[in-house]
Amino acid sequence: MINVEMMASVLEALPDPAFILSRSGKYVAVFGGRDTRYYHDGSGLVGLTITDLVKTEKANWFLGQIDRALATGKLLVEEYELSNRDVKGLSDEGPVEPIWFEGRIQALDFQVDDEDVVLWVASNISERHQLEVRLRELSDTDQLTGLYNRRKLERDLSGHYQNFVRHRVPTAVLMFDLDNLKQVNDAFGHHVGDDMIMAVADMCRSHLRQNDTACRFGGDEFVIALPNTGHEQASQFAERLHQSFAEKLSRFSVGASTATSSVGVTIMLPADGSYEDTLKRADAALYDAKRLGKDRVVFAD
Ligand SMILES: Nc1nc2c(ncn2[C@@H]2O[C@H](COP(=O)(O)OP(=O)(O)OP(=O)(O)O)[C@@H](O)[C@H]2O)c(=O)[nH]1
Repeated sequence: MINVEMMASVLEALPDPAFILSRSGKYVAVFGGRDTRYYHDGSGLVGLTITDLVKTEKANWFLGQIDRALATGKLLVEEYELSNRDVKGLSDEGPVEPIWFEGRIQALDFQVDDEDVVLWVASNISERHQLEVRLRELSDTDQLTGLYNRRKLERDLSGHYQNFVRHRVPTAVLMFDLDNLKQVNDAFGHHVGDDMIMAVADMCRSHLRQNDTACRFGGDEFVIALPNTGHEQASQFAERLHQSFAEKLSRFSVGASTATSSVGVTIMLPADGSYEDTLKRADAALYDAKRLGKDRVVFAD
């Protein structure tokens, strides 16, 4: 039979730390946390309260979770990060990487010092979290250029469309396609065509603001979403980009087949039923730019 002493030693041996926390955020008891790869010794926390240790905003989040677990009586699972910025008394210098935890929080059916209490088991999931972030980045990124891919663009455009409908935030969309890439490939080889595509990606990056999204839409076709951008600004941006492509890509030209770009531009309009309507209009403008002889910007509205 397992007796009380044995039970206490089992609790102490737990690899993940288990806290008993009161409704007011007091550390009533701390067990385990013996896996020193991931955890500091938490025994010194007993008797302190969360608000003594953690800055107000984060402390309020912890108290909110305790309240929620007590109200529902169900197991609550929450992921959260803690960095030295969140802990009182530490300087903002030092490692900036936060530690990510999965907290599993369960109301207990007894009180301590007339207060309701929960069991809070914290597991260090930093490695898993980093892997998830990296996977998300990879699934949103075009391999050759490092620009975003179509999936991420569509997500962003969907958000911009909501902002346009609800708050009338103007958004512009540029779709462009390289001129004569086939001749570049045929004359110099596919790897030079790749260099041209990568040069375009670098130029996009250098022209964009933080919230703009540039994506490789297909082979030599790209789309840029410009939130908070109206007709006039979008036209100027497109002309500037087109000009800078012409200057920087001229070294790829094959005789009369110039290494230039054709650009279609539009903005979200009240008649658009979704961002797809905006995208279709940009595509039609791009088609017109090609039809009219390439190497130009066409605005559709
Ligand atoms: N090097 C390279 N070429 C690509 C890549 N993706 C697509 N292409 C080529 O780009 C060309 C795209 O077709 P088009 O747009 O009709 O070719 P284009 O010569 O640019 O024709 P215009 O757009 O009419 O000027 C095809 O020849 C594809 O093989 C890529 O990743 N690398």
